[in-house]
Amino acid sequence: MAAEREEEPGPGPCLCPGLTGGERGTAGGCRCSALPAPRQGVLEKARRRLRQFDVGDKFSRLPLPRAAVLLPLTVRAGRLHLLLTVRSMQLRRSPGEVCFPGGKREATDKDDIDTALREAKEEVGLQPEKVEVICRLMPGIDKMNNLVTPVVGFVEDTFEVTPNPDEVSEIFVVPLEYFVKPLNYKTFSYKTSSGYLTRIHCFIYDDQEHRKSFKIWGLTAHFAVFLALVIFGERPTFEVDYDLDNLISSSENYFINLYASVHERKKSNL
Ligand SMILES: CCCC(=O)SCCNC(=O)CCNC(=O)[C@H](O)C(C)(C)COP(=O)(O)OP(=O)(O)OC[C@H]1O[C@@H](n2cnc3c(N)ncnc32)[C@H](O)[C@@H]1OP(=O)(O)O
Ligand SMILES: [Mg+2]
Repeated sequence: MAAEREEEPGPGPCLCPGLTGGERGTAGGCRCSALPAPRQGVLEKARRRLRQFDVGDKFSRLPLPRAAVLLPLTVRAGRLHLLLTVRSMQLRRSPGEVCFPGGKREATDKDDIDTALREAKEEVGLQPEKVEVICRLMPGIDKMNNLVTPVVGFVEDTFEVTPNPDEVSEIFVVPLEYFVKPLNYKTFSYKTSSGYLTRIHCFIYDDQEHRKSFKIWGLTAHFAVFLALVIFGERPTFEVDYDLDNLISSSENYFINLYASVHERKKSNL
């Protein structure tokens, strides 16, 4: 997919504080000084918000199998967009479902960031050095009881994606605002395998570029909604399971309750 670039005024100064060092602020060097000023402003605002929600490796010792996904954000026409994939129909698990590039941890991965970047390279051909890693957000737990960590990264909108057909059948982008102000949205209650009752978000997105609709739901929608809440700090047009005035603590409580249900179920099965 060759992304189109919008017309914008000339380059502004680099506002990016994370690109010159820090623990794991970036996977690549600073190329963003070449980006136009409005784009920088959007990214800088998002970067500041996201860093307040960085969980780092706080949950890295939980005794669950691990997976990680990359939430790739890019700016198009001055607005943040999120890149998503459709899983290949050949996959054993969740064929045809929309998800982020990502997968299970391998022994060679140092941490969840490594997993997310490795998987993004394997699945959509995104080179790690083209990703500015910003933070890790509150994890989720999937159907197989993998602890899934969302890693947020900025990518330039000029990057070419090359889906690996073994794992990915399509790649598309959605404006991030869609996950707080959707045009076509449904919700339903869902009991996880551990018996935890949760709210599932389901978005239908009509993509003009592909002239088709994509259904984004479950864990993928959960991560996309949380990302949009963090970045925009606004009330969505639908109900969420968080106290929006205390998003950090309420998202942590949500995860702890979910984790506790998985843990209890594991103990009772022993
Ligand atoms: C209501 C709660 C539950 C839901 O949310 S379902 C609703 C909507 N669905 C979602 O939101 C999707 C959520 N799931 C996910 O994001 C992912 O499954 C998750 C948790 C990140 C795990 O990542 P996966 O993509 O399943 O794992 P993975 O990438 O490591 O491996 C996928 C399968 O591909 C295989 N694979 C890897 N490299 C390959 C290659 N080069 N050629 C062919 N196959 C290959 C790999 O063996 C794996 O197969 P298998 O799953 O073990 O059978
Ligand atoms: Mg995968």
